[in-house]
Amino acid sequence: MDTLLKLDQIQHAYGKQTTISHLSFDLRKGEIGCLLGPSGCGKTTVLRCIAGFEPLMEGEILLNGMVVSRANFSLPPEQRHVGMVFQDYALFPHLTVAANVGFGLHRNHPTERMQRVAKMLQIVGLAEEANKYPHELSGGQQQRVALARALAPHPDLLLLDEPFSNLDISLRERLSLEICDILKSLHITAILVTHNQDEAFSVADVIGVMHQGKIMQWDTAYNLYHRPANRFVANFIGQGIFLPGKMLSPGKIEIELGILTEDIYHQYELDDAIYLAGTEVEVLIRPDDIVYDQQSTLQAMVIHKAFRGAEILYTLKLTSGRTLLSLISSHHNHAIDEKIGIRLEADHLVVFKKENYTDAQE
Ligand SMILES: Nc1ncnc2c1ncn2[C@@H]1O[C@H](COP(=O)(O)OP(=O)(O)OP(=O)(O)O)[C@@H](O)[C@H]1O
Repeated sequence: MDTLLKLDQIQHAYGKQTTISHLSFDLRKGEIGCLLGPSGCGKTTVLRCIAGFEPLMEGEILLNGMVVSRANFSLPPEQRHVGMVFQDYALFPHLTVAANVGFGLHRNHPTERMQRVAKMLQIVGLAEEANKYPHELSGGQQQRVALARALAPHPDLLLLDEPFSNLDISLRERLSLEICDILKSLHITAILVTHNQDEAFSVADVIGVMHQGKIMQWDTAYNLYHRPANRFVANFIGQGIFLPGKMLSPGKIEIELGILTEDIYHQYELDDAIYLAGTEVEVLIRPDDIVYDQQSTLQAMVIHKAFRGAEILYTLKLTSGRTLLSLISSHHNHAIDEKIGIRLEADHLVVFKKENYTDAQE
């Protein structure tokens, strides 16, 4: 697949405050990328740079191999063939649904424009609502009109900034999948900005986890969860806790739950020192790594439980006083203060060197 969008070491600042620093990623044609990160990390600013609303201090943005932004140069937004969908829909209240969708098609012949509008409304399932006004539609319908309007001029790239955040949870899940299907069926290349992991996981082919204006890891959801590149990603994605451990010998780590051998853990901060016996490390334990085992001699006390339907998320206290999370089938309904047998069942644990606490605790 060809690269459609390339961000190469971009730098951006609002006044003296650096907002984006040395940020790079590539997106291929037809891919849906996602920028995921805590509030204020710079996600919207990256979208605005791509759209051409913000100048770069350094680095380059290329669309279809052509530089559209670099220091002292910015191709105007309307010449970039980039569509945008915002959180607040931004529909024109005095125009009908059809007129909203046709708004960006003023250069087209009227017949062609009508056909295109009808096609877009049919794709987003709103053919029947063409003559209504935005206030006569639900939030989900308005967002689909906004999508149809952004797609109508055939953009090369679609940017979606928190498009579902004004919708209630069930609608947001349904609409995000629906919109993902529409984008995939039209082979649209898109970038979605969100701070909602579930949304990123269900929609994106590739996700960039952002922190303080940088991309911490640009990867698939699977790798972000199972192979986080650093502690920030490990903390930010999914749930889990770090248990302290010690290298016994190369390939062997002792933690409170037993001895881990090299076949079940990965160590990412590739540094030879981590192999030395006695090195203190921390091992990321996810809730699905800890299973209930009545026969196990390893015991932990239930100190909190959160019912999740098919499963219960237990917070367990180990003998040392450290806590663990465990996702256990809700058929096993243990009581608070009950001691239960547990076992570590994992095939790819992540290990970090102890002192590497850099910006992990957000
Ligand atoms: N117009 C502006 N002028 C000055 N600073 C700004 C401006 N817009 C954003 N910022 C600052 O730039 C940083 C990045 O903001 P940005 O909106 O890109 O973050 P975000 O990750 O999209 O946040 P959120 O998820 O809350 O929307 C923040 O510290 C923000 O306060």
